[in-house]
Amino acid sequence: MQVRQSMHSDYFKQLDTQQIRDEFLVQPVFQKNDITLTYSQIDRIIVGGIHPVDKAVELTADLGESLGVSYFLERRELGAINIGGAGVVEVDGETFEVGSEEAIYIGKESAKIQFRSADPKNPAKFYYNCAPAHVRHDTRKVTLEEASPTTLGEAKSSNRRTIYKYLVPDVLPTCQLLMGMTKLEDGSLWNTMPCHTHQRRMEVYFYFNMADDAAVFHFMGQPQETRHIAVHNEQAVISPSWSIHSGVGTQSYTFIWGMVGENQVFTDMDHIAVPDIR
Ligand SMILES: O=C[C@H](O)[C@@H](O)CC(=O)C(=O)O
Ligand SMILES: [Zn+2]
Repeated sequence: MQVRQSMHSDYFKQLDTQQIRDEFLVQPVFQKNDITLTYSQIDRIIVGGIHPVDKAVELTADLGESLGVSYFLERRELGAINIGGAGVVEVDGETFEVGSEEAIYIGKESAKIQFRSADPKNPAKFYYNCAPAHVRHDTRKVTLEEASPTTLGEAKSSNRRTIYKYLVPDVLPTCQLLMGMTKLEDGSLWNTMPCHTHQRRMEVYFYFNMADDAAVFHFMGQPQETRHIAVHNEQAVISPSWSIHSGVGTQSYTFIWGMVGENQVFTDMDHIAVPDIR
């Protein structure tokens, strides 16, 4: 498990490209028949990928030393969205079929959790976010059709896109985790512009469905002090509360966002007018 410390925005201004990447870029997310884990001390989110190909992958970590518990979700909740082929998730003996673009929420106190692929030739890829939790909510699957959609933006500003909200209070209760996926229309390359910050939540963006020779220039930093980080396929970026999070692709892409913090009202954002960005 990799551990990332929290950071003050004044310190962030001094970082060079490599330092920004070391602190905020999460990669690789997927490794064959394995789980990857990055633990951010910002709201204690854990971010990673679970990629079972020809054997089952268990949700596990160095529990005693890294998490201080006897099983992973003893004091946590987890959300995962499958961006690969058909997958199967087993939670304490109950089986959930989680297909492409479907999500699963796994409640606190779920003890034995295994992920499998239905077909090793088209393996599942579960991108997950995991957060501290204090109440157990029911484990359930959420389909793309059930995810509450919002379409925003316009073709002329190259930001026409639909935000599918899988794990939000309108769909199901969670302790703090919010998760969804944003799909851009053909020719639209900007996400989250005009941009925002949210004092009451941190966020992680995970970019995928990208060509090998494509990049997303992801902008971060305080609105008046921005930097960029070049992100390639299946990589994630951590965004502290003081940071904007917005990107533009050299080619098409899709992304998953996940938020952790104290307020679950999706629209609780501090919007920044484009002329105010520096
Ligand atoms: O706080 C909310 C998140 O940044 C995303 O939902 C924004 C997003 O998907 C978009 O504008 O495309
Ligand atoms: Zn946001």
